[in-house]
Amino acid sequence: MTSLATAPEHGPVTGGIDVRGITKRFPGVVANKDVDITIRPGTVHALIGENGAGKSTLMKILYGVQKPDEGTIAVDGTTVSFSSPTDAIKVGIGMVFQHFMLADNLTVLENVALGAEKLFGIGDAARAEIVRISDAYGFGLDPDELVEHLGVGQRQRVEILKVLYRGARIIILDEPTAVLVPQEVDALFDNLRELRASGHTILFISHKLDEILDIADDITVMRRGTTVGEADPKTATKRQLAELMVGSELPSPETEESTVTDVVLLDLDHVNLVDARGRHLLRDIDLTIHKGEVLGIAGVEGNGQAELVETIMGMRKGTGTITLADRPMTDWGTRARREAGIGFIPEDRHRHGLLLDAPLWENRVLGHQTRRPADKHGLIDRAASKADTQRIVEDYDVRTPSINTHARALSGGNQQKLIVGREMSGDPVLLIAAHPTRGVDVGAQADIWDHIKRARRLGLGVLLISADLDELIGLSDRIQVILRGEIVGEFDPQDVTPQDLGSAMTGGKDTA
Ligand SMILES: Nc1ncnc2c1ncn2[C@@H]1O[C@H](COP(=O)(O)OP(=O)(O)OP(=O)(O)O)[C@@H](O)[C@H]1O
Repeated sequence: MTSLATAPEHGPVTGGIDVRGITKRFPGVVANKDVDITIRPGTVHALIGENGAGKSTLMKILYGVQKPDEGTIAVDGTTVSFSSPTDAIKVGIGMVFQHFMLADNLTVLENVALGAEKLFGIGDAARAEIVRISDAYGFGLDPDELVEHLGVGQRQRVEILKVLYRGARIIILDEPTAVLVPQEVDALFDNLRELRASGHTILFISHKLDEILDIADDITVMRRGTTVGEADPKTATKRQLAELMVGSELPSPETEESTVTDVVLLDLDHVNLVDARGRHLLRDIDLTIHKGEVLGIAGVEGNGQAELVETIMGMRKGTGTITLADRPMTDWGTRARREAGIGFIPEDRHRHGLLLDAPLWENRVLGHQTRRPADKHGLIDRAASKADTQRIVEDYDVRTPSINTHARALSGGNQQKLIVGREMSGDPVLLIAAHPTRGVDVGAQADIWDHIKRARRLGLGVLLISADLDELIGLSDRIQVILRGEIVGEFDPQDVTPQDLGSAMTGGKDTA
């Protein structure tokens, strides 16, 4: 196989896809219904739509992970049929998933070349090819660097390089900017423009309408499993896109009047966390949240925010003291912390938030089994749990065939809505929200923002961790920046821009 990264700069542009009449059914749901899309070769094509609209299913079909029940796919006019991603790669389709799949303890070269040794081996030829691709598209990657030393933006470039190395001329990206700060988004878009200029076709899913208008040549809107329209990024507005997607106006996280009191709810004093190799994951964290206050934490992914949350939740043990409403909770386990009224929206919903192979109503009980409505004299009250799950499904607009459906069968955004609904239930006093709107559509985002604002009005304290800087600025009363496990700055959301925050988050460098 020739590497299609070597596609001639001025040769015929290839990589067009025609999707016709694609239908994919799951039990109780038609995920894709008679989908037609034309993806022009050499363009950046955005796919947008509300949660559960069928975007991921369509991408998985194009990448050979799912098989359609009906319909055809043609690449450059030739009908294709995929049984696995290997078949998709053979015709030049590669996909970069939202969760990176790199081995931290291996080099860039090893991550890229392992599993594809038959192309360029694992030695100098592979190294040369990586350098060639990296130079051609301005990736700036060193093949011998260990992946654990790379920032999030660089890791993403390794993933893209990996698919280019395998000959992809059509690259599918699933919400590629969700974890990036503004400066990294700019760098990614420069890379994508370079790729487009050399004849690659890019297909990506995003919920961020600004970015779509910035980068896309074509936009397809999906709703309830089918394509409902195209939009022209040259003339469309964000508002029109939001209306096409969710049928309502664009929300914005507007600041509301302060409800901050001087009652301290959560207090961290000199909290340190050190890993097995003696490195500080958290260094001397002093942090206070008052009743009625939203404290925002800004940071590039991997700078200690996950460890901070896990330490507050008792999932990791550091040094220093943690107090909840004047009660020392440093020695409490996770369950005791939850029972004391901490709601927890975890960053990794698959690892900490859900039992994927259990029905929604059991997921409602998860972590809340010792409290109402689940607990009845030490036993699980199934009827009450089910009724409350039904309430969450309605209040939070979780799109599901039923409360008996397994969590795995929900779209990513709908899984998130279920977790947010569960964690906001049961009268929490403190809410730890890590990326609460990640992967949710603009309509659901507005609802979750409303729920957080209401929590604040009711006197809860909220620790909000988010990579969406507009969200942090719009919802927080104060924003602290975390870098390499340390709080390195505090900003007033009233007079800080996403660019200022992005800069503080990367220690003043433009790209991480
Ligand atoms: N493996 C599966 N089993 C059952 N149902 C599924 C499965 N995968 C997806 N679905 C259902 O198909 C529909 C479309 O889901 P899909 O993940 O494609 O939506 P999406 O547009 O990508 O949503 P999101 O923006 O929330 O990621 C949803 O109703 C979902 O519940």
